[in-house]
Amino acid sequence: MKVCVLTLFPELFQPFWDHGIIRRAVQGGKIHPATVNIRDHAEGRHRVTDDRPYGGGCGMVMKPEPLAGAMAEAKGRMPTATTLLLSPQGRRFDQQLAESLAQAGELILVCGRYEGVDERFVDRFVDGEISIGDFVLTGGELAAMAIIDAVARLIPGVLGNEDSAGSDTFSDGLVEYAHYTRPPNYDDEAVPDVLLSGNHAEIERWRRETALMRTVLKRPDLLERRGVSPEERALLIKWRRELDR
Ligand SMILES: NC(=O)c1ccc(NCc2cccc(O)c2)nc1
Repeated sequence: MKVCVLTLFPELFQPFWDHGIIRRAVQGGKIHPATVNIRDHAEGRHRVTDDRPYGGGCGMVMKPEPLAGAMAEAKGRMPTATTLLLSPQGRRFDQQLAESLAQAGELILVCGRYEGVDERFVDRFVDGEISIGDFVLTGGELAAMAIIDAVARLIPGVLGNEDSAGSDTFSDGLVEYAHYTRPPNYDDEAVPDVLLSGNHAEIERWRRETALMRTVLKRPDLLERRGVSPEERALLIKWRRELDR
């Protein structure tokens, strides 16, 4: 996947490309990252990229021309790319959207600063707006990194053992089962016996059941959307009876 980020702070992305799974994905040619510095496309001696809002009000707005110039450079490299603006008004990012973005061959992500970007740029160049949550950041860069990270790990070959993306939290719509590793006894707390039993059918059942229970306890909203199978419903009723006893 080719990903090009339009930003006023390209240097923010170097550490991101240089660490962990992302670094391995870049080295392995699974991700081809690029940044375009919006300021390089600003005219004049001071290379101004923002200005006061028409109609008054506080804060500054990013000017359309430098953004358009940066976009032209990005599109020059990636003519068929999907262009996404990171903004609080955007479509809420989730694992499902990460899955669909992972299918896109080329992505251009636009990181706004200040109060936002001139609407004429959005109308002319932006295919979609994405938000990583209902909060405002000083810039779209951290949102862009979060999205690139979530998408990159879904690209085949990036995670290595393929199935770990499949058994993610939110896969099959439940949160993840509890994880344990050595030592077998920590601070007088043992590991559930079933996990040491080597009985893989029992272990799978225990994992499915604890994922369901943890979803009920931590994220019941996920169940509303997903629904439950007859077997899961029977389990939930059994647990409720045990709780009510
Ligand atoms: N929730 C988010 O994903 C998110 C994204 C960006 C951001 N700040 C930059 C910005 C602010 C306003 C408009 C705009 O186009 C860009 N803040 C939060």
